[in-house]
Amino acid sequence: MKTIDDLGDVAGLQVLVRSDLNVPIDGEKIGDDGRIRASVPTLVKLAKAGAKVIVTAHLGRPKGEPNPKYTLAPVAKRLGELLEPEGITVKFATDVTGDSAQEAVQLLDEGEVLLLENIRYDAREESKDDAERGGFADELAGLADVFVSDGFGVVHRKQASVYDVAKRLQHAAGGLVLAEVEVLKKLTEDPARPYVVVLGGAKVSDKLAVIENLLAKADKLLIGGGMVFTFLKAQGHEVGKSLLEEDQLDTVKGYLETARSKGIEIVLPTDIVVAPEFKADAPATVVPADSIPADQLGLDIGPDSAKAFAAEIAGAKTVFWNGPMGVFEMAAFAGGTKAVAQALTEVDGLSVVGGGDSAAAVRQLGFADDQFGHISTGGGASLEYLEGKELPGLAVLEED
Ligand SMILES: Nc1ncnc2c1ncn2[C@@H]1O[C@H](COP(=O)(O)OP(=O)(O)OP(=O)(O)O)[C@@H](O)[C@H]1O
Ligand SMILES: O=C(O)[C@H](O)COP(=O)(O)O
Repeated sequence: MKTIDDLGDVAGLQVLVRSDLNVPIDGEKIGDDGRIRASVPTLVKLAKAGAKVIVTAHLGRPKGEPNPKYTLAPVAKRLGELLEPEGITVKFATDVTGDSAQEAVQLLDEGEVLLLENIRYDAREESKDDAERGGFADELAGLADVFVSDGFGVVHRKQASVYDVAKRLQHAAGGLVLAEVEVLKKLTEDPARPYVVVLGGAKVSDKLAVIENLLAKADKLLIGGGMVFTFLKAQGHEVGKSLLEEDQLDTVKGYLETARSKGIEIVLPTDIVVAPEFKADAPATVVPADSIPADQLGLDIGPDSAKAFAAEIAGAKTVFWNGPMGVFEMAAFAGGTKAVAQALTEVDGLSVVGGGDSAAAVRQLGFADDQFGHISTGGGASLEYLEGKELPGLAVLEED
């Protein structure tokens, strides 16, 4: 993969950078700015080299149309605060490739940074149709001279601003992408064993799909978070009002079968913290995992499970963790995530946390980044990398 240095002198060039600035946000309030901070070094490097830096990124899943709930405006503000000490000005365009963006690009000075509005406001970004995505990538490429891919968290997505634009412009991998790949390589090339993978979170269907391949790589898979309930249901238990992917039940039964036949252990929680509502002050109780009442939903793994997971992690030499064990944003449902995070800090070997929300969780719960071997900005991206899959956003960078 070419690096920014391979691009030569970028002074005066319009450099389009794909960053992953998809941070947890509530109204205008950014929860954890880890992904913004992780994007800063590449932007500083380019701006200091005299480039006109145009940043494109997404926030959430606005489904192809403008929606103020998903505006990147608060992110632009935060980025401005982070770049100000470097003497770098951050501007914001209120559309993606339209009049506002084009005008702002024209007005951009060397050493300045322009953030474009949420790339997913345009449905062509995520289109499955190559021509449609290509048309959008043409517009994006029209804004710039060269492309730098630095949004590691999205390199698993075959999307216009990640994949197609790299086909149209001279391109390089940014420092964040290179650093992430270097660490994750250590997990794929001969990891020290036992190798334990802990999975949780809410993007259930995305993550269920990675399990089959992970079963071929890891020695044990610990399952928490929203995924648990599809497993429990697949085992014949009722899960009340919990998050459930009905259409994945057969697939999950298949995973359980494969794990059994390969001698790989899938460890599920034995107790669950439930509440009648998805609310911070809802009365929480602990129930056995095989008897979740019909009027309750599971919002965290229970204390016995947290202890058992921590013990599994303590015995590992390599641990990768993606996805909170529960709704850690609410104190009553943060216990499982906290226990797993604590156990990771004590691993005698390599511990890696992956994912925007997982990273946010460990920081919110009071852990410091340097207590872990590595905190990856990629959730889905790091998981797919570990599966050994070809990631479109990385593969395309290897092309000329
Ligand atoms: N039992 C549960 N029910 C509902 N939501 C849950 C449950 N357990 C965890 N979550 C939610 O999962 C969310 C994080 O899931 P996600 O899969 O997005 O994690 P991630 O991979 O770290 O992040 P990203 O994919 O953004 O990098 C959190 O907001 C948390 O509240
Ligand atoms: O949060 C993430 O994992 C990345 O920003 C990618 O987001 P996506 O899962 O909505 O494509």
